[in-house]
Amino acid sequence: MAVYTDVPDDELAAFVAEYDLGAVTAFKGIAEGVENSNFLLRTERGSYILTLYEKRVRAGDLPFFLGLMEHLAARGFACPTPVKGRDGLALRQLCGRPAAIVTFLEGLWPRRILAVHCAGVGEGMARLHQAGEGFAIRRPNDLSVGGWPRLLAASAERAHEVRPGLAEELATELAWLERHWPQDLPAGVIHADLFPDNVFFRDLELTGVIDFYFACNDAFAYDIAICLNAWCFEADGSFNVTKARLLLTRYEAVRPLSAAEYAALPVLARGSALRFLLTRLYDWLNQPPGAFVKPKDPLEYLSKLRFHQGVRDVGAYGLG
Ligand SMILES: Nc1ncnc2c1ncn2[C@@H]1O[C@H](COP(=O)(O)OP(=O)(O)OP(=O)(O)O)[C@@H](O)[C@H]1O
Ligand SMILES: N[C@@H](CCO)C(=O)O
Repeated sequence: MAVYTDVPDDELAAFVAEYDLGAVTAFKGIAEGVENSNFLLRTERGSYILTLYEKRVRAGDLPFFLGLMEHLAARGFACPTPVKGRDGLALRQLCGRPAAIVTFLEGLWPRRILAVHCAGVGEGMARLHQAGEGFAIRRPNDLSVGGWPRLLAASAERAHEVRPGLAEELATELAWLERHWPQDLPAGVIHADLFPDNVFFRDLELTGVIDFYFACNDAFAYDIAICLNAWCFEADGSFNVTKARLLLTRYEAVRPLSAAEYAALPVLARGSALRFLLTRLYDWLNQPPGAFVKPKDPLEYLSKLRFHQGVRDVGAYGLG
């Protein structure tokens, strides 16, 4: 499970004493997620999530992530809100890691994705894009096309362990994407990891979004492309056009897309498939001992990538 750092009772008590939360009544590690160590923290005041930020999160980015959650929540978007200590600070240190407490969000992420969930995430994502307007801090997307050569180089030598010829296929794709990557699309704050396990529902209604630790400034349509990959493929690898159409039309009902955004979607979907393939490949080849994290399958994203390579226009995504 994703608990990389154990928190001894005395350190936890001293940490929580910095807040107006009363005494700790329950504390347990959460067996989900792969990036950070997450704990469910119950105190006399209620339920919270304590996160210790691990390897991939840069401490310098935390004011962006925490400030963004605060900004979105203040604009009515349902997401966790950082809890401040008596000193007014949300970010401090625990067990040698940057750490923060955020509010607990009700709901469950969908284990089996229905078309209605795709409609919900389409609308929710558009609202997120609107709510991000006016957020003062900026963070470039270091996991976009400019960051992929470094990611590929980090795995290329051993990629054949996952599939013969994989490094060569990915290098060819990367070169193509570098030539065709769209510029100047409408941009703002995007979530950049809006997978089903980061979107909570209750009675098929979206109740909120978590995990803003890849959020950044980039093209809105890139977030849509990430969601087409994460929400609209079935377990057998087939693409569900009905889900894609619902996701896109419900997005559009809130924030209409330009002709340039439509035209760019197939390229952005290829890029987003490559991005998750590369991070999964790296994690597959570099599993930390003792973290009990089950790495996600990189090849799931090779099959998605190949699907989008065959797409000519948004008709394949149920539009047009
Ligand atoms: N604010 C919250 N309210 C309720 N549950 C939460 C909250 N934040 C996290 N969780 C729980 O913790 C789990 C892991 O959280 P999160 O997705 O942020 O972890 P992560 O390590 O960043 O994972 P990944 O990036 O792989 O999705 C979630 O699936 C959810 O069960
Ligand atoms: N959502 C990512 C993992 C965590 O960011 C993936 O499925 O590869």
